[in-house]
Amino acid sequence: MLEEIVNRKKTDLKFFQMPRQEYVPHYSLQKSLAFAGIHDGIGLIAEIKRASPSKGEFASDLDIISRAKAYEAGGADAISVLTDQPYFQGALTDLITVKKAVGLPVLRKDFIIDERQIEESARIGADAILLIASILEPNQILEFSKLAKNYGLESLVEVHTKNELDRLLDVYEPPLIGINNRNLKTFKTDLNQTIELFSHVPEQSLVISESGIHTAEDVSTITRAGAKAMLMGERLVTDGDPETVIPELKKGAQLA
Ligand SMILES: O=C(O)c1ccccc1NCC(=O)[C@H](O)[C@H](O)COP(=O)(O)O
Repeated sequence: MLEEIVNRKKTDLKFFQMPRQEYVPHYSLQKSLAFAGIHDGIGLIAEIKRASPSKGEFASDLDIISRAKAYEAGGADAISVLTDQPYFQGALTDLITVKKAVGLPVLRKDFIIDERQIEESARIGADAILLIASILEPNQILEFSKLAKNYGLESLVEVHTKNELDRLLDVYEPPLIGINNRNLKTFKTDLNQTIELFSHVPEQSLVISESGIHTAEDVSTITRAGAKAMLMGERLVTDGDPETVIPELKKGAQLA
């Protein structure tokens, strides 16, 4: 699936057009999550996600402005916006819309494989980008992170296996490391991934546990493992009242 997504991305990049610059205020993802880690025990990146390869469509009629505002009101510390169209029904304009609706850092969640997508992310107003270790070489991650920094963007580097983490750390110790609990071959999520990989992450990196987090108990599990932040998509996007549920989920960190 990942290979299919990346091949499609390469094809789409043949028709690439640089968007115009949006002028928006910027916020640091790292600072926001670190502050929440101290204040609430866990930081939350709440995701805008309409569909996924694993679940198909589950929120195609999502009102992204009211959802993003509800995330903010509920106590999310950042918002992730999936901008991939073919597999997630996202769009660059979703990120622009969300960024203008809230006063939080916004992560562009996409499959970044080309330097032009980094300038594109900066132009649409993202505060941070996702770099996925399973589709990029460690040196590329280092170069893309430097380029992102030049554009004023932070990078969240995502790993799923110990091998990906080891190869990455040989060349670069990212300040923000995402441990993806989802196996992108089987789509199965397992929070043990966070538990197993956490001890191999450098102390100074802030760990974000991603995917498959649904309950306060799950939040307690990943907090106990050492994660200082979490990224939640489906659970929040399908909830009728994220404003109420976010504080309840965050309380899981206090049970750890
Ligand atoms: O969500 C998927 O099915 C998926 C499949 C292939 C590549 C990426 C995928 N998801 C992107 C994400 O990183 C998740 O949206 C994010 O971690 C939130 O996950 P969840 O809370 O389980 O919706």
